[in-house]
Amino acid sequence: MIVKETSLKDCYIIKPPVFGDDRGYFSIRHDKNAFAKAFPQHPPFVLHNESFSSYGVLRGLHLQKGNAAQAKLVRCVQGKILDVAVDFRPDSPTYLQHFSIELSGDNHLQLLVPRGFLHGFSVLSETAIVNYQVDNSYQPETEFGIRYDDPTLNIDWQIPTTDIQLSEKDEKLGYLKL
Ligand SMILES: Cc1cn([C@H]2C[C@H](O)[C@@H](COP(=O)(O)OP(=O)(O)O[C@H]3O[C@@H](C)C(=O)[C@@H](O)[C@H]3O)O2)c(=O)[nH]c1=O
Repeated sequence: MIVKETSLKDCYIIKPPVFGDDRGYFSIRHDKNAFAKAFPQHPPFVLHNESFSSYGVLRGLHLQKGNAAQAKLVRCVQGKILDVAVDFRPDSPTYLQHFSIELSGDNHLQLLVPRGFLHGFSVLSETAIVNYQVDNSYQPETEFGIRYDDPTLNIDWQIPTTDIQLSEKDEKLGYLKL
């Protein structure tokens, strides 16, 4: 497992071992021991979530507040997404900065999004299956979000605005109040 820093504090790209041969590939998606060695302070993952979406779907930007905060280890099993993490920790040197990366079934990359970050993704391929482990339980009453097109964050989601499909919930999210 290879760990690479991103432009955001505590947010990392992870490349798991992938062994390709004539049949296809074999990959170690999550190695508890290797992960604990790289991130000794990290709480264990307690939920393993998956979503399926079509081209143009944009989910985000989401977080759970306070003690319910979740770190997320995100990968795209099939298709291609633009995965986006926003540092939403006021005491961080990278507060309100974002990092985006293409995750796909082909590149096998994972993004470790820390607690206290907003997270979202847009689907760039016809369909995409996104799989993510989180280190805290689902607590819907603590959910918080910011609209994907917030002018302060100014994120390029790499799909035309006319193609973007939001959930009713995400449509109603507000902009940053600084
Ligand atoms: C996130 C979540 C949703 N649900 C349910 C609630 C609802 O009926 C249905 C769909 O929920 P949502 O519309 O919130 O799903 P979605 O918009 O896909 O929300 C997800 O977006 C990405 C970007 C994230 O980072 C995730 O943490 C999560 O916030 O699934 C759970 O049961 N457990 C969960 O952990």
